[in-house]
Amino acid sequence: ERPALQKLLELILPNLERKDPRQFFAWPVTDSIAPGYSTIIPRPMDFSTMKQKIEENQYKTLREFEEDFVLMCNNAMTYNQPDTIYYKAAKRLLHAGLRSLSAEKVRPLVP
Ligand SMILES: NC(=O)c1ccc2nc(N)sc2c1
Repeated sequence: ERPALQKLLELILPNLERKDPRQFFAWPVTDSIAPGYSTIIPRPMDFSTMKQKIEENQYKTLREFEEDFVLMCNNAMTYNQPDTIYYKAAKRLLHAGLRSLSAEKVRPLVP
């Protein structure tokens, strides 16, 4: 059965993914593309994992979903140096994503 929150998150997720056109956040970061990643980042997160959590109904509140989004962006700003395209993309994504999540059209849809 598809609870209301799950349906809402399925609508919100693509809007956030569109803010990552270079798909730096689409899939889990591997140690082969990012040396030492798994030792530096204790809690990895990416959009594909968020989608799986939606489908498995693992999010009980919008806040939990938002926390994974923030975690994903902060991980990139932890691992990558500030002068990298990954850090800059994460910072931009974080701000644009939080702005759309707090927009009036989304907030009232969740109790
Ligand atoms: N999300 C990230 O932190 C991320 C994504 C892609 C990528 N590719 C590299 N060569 S380092 C790197 C880091």
